[in-house]
Amino acid sequence: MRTLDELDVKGRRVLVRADLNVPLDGETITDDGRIRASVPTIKTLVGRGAKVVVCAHLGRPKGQVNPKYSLRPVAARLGELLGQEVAFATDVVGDSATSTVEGLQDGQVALLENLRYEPGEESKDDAVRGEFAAKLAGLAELYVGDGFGAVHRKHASVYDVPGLLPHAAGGLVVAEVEVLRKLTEDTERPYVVVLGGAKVSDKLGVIANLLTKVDRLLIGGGMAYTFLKAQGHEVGNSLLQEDQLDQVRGFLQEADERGVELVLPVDVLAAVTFAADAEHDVVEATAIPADREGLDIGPKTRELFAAKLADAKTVFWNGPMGVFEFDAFSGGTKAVAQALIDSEAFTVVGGGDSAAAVRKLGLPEDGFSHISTGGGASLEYLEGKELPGLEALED
Ligand SMILES: Nc1ncnc2c1ncn2[C@@H]1O[C@H](COP(=O)(O)OP(=O)(O)OP(=O)(O)O)[C@@H](O)[C@H]1O
Ligand SMILES: O=C(O)[C@H](O)COP(=O)(O)O
Repeated sequence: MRTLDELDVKGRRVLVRADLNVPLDGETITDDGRIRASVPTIKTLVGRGAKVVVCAHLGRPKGQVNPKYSLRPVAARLGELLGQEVAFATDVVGDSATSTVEGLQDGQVALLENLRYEPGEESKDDAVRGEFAAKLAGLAELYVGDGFGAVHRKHASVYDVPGLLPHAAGGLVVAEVEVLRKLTEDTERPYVVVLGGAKVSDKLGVIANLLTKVDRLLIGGGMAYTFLKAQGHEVGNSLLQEDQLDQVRGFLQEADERGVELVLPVDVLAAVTFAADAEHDVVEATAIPADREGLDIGPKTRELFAAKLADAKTVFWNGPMGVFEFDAFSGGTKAVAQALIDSEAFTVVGGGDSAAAVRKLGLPEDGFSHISTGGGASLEYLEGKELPGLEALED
């Protein structure tokens, strides 16, 4: 991949694809880690006299304008972190974007509105995506791919635009790839992967491949219930990917055949509803009442997972063990994070919410070997898959 140093950016409009997909509570950013991670590349471009046009997505508005997913609060925070104003375009490739970009002087920065307001961004139809990509590319002269958390998405801003403009990889992408490569080459064993979170259907897909690489797979968070159900247990109202039960049964069997230890929760915090103050009890994972939902792993599981991590030499963790945003259901995530901190292994945490959880729970970030901005992206990298956003940056 060409790096920033190989692009002559002075006086030129540079489109930077960043991952600014941060958690919001209304308009308040609850964790700005991904914005902070994007700052060095933007600062470098500013320092070299580029006109910097940042583009990014927030959440999943599915091709529709939805104020709930506006990047406006992110523009304000980015401005604070950069120490300079960030002009905000209220659309992606419309009049506001055009005039905002035209108004940029050398060393100034603009942020476009949420890319995913445009149906062309995520379209599976190459022509539709290509049409949108051409409009986006038309705003700039050069392209920098720096949104590591989104490089696994074959989206217009990630995959198609770099094909239309001279391009380079930003510093964040280069740094992330360098660390993750260590996990794929001469991995020290035991190699343990911990999976949780809520993007169950997305991330179940990576398991087939991980089973060929890891020694142990610990499954918690919203991911665990599809496994428990596949084993024939009641999971009540817990997060469930009903249509992938057969696939998961296949994983259970394959893990067995390959001698991979697949470790599931043995107890969970089962709540009456999805709320911060929800009434809840610790129940056996095999006996979740039909009217309850599992919102965290239970105390016995925390001990079990910590024991399974104790002798690891390499650990990758993606996805919180529970709804850590609610204090009552953050204990499992904290226990797993602490087990990684206590371990002598090479430990990598990946994912927007996983990294946010580490910070929210007041854990030391330097207790991990690396905190990656990518969740799904890191997992797919570890699978050894060719990632569209990295492929597009290759010369
Ligand atoms: N048992 C559960 N039920 C419902 N939601 C859960 C449960 N456990 C965890 N979650 C939720 O999972 C979310 C995070 O999942 P996600 O898969 O998005 O992780 P991530 O670290 O952000 O990775 P990525 O970067 O790929 O998005 C959190 O908001 C958390 O509340
Ligand atoms: O949060 C993430 O993992 C990235 O920003 C990608 O978001 P997505 O899973 O909605 O594509």
